Amino acid sequence: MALTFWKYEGLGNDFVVVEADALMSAPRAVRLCDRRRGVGADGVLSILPPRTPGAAAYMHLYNSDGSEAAMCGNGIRCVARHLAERRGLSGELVIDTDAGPRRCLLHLGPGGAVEAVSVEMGPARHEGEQTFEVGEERLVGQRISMGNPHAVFIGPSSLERAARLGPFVEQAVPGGVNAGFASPRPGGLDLVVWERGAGLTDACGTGACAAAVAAVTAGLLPAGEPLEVRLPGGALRVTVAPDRVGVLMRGPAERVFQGETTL
Ligand SMILES: N[C@@H](CCC[C@H](N)C(=O)O)C(=O)O
Repeated sequence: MALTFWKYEGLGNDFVVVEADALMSAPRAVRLCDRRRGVGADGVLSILPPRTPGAAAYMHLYNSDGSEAAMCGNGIRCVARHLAERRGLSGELVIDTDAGPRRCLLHLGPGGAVEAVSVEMGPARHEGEQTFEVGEERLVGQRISMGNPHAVFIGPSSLERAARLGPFVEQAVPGGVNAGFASPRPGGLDLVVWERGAGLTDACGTGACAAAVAAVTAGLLPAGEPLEVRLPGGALRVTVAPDRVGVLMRGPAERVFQGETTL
């Protein structure tokens, strides 16, 4: 049966978005994400009926390999914008996720279009240090959960390093982990993320929040003020609360096209 979908991206982290009453199968999500034979995306976001009173919807994410994740920072901004434009919502809305409900604030531009979305991304959960042996290299990461698992490595951040080390880190943890390579600098940090279930992406919203929490916790960046997290696909603004548990993320979300497929 034909499936209506929308293609969205947040800083180049791209998604097939569908509205449904029931979740599609993981193999179908893999077919949709295929960049040669499908629509092409880092993941599939399904917008389903809400699970808590007052929420606008429940968001589910399949990574491009068909694995599931409880939370997605770039994805939730795309879902918030989609809901706002399709349902004529403005101001604030709550979206249920497998990590719990998340409050989103829509920022409108002069013409009334959604220019950016802020999301209350917390609570961040500090899960301690973990050491990874990759060949001759010994990497010490900060394990932080943003509803989904992250290992943040403070040090050099480059696409080459993330592509070389990321797959080993991802597979060293049962259930997989997202591996963020972060270099703090005045006012923020540079970050490349190797994503669990999707590989190198242009941006990772939960990864940006985890990296900011790790850098603030290490005393390398201040809490309570917006930090600019620069990713290959662009910048997110992340504020870590002084308790290092509350995290606010702000960034764009764009609709690219809409279509129908029988995949
Ligand atoms: N790109 C996302 C995170 C998607 C889920 C992740 N790959 C996982 O498996 O945890 C983001 O913007 O947060």
